[in-house]
Amino acid sequence: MQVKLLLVVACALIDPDGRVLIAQRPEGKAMGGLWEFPGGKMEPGERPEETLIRELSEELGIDVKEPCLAPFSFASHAYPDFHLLMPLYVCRRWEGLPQAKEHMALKWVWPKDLKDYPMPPADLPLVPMLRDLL
Ligand SMILES: Nc1nc2c([nH]c(=O)n2[C@H]2C[C@H](O)[C@@H](COP(=O)(O)OP(=O)(O)OP(=O)(O)O)O2)c(=O)[nH]1
Repeated sequence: MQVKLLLVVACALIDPDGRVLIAQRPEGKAMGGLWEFPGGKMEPGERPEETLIRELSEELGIDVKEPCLAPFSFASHAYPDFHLLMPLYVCRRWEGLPQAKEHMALKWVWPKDLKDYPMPPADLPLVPMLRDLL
């Protein structure tokens, strides 16, 4: 059977104090209640940066300019029904106040405290990388 590759683009927004924004997935969805980095699936014809700018606007209501998106790392994880490939960008500059438009909640978290928030398994290797960055 051929494995389905899912391309999702995500972003660690970082505030001036060095905290990271995480967002809680809605109950009822796959991995509901877990905390994730805002972002979403690439749509046909999109570049990853375009996906992210669109998703950050839809999910958080913020406006991000492409030069403010810095490639940071990626997740590669085998879920039972697809393989997730997820580039993670960092962004320290945006316009607007992030609001939970599609998530249950948002939280600004110190990198050392990210371990206290249950995240999808794909995200777990990214946590120590962010801790080292910040
Ligand atoms: N945005 C985001 N998605 C993640 C992370 N970690 C992780 O495993 N994922 C997975 C969850 C989903 O399977 C997929 C993201 O899809 P999505 O958020 O656009 O879509 P969804 O599951 O809400 O479903 P849909 O209703 O949009 O189809 O990637 C993460 O940190 N951020």
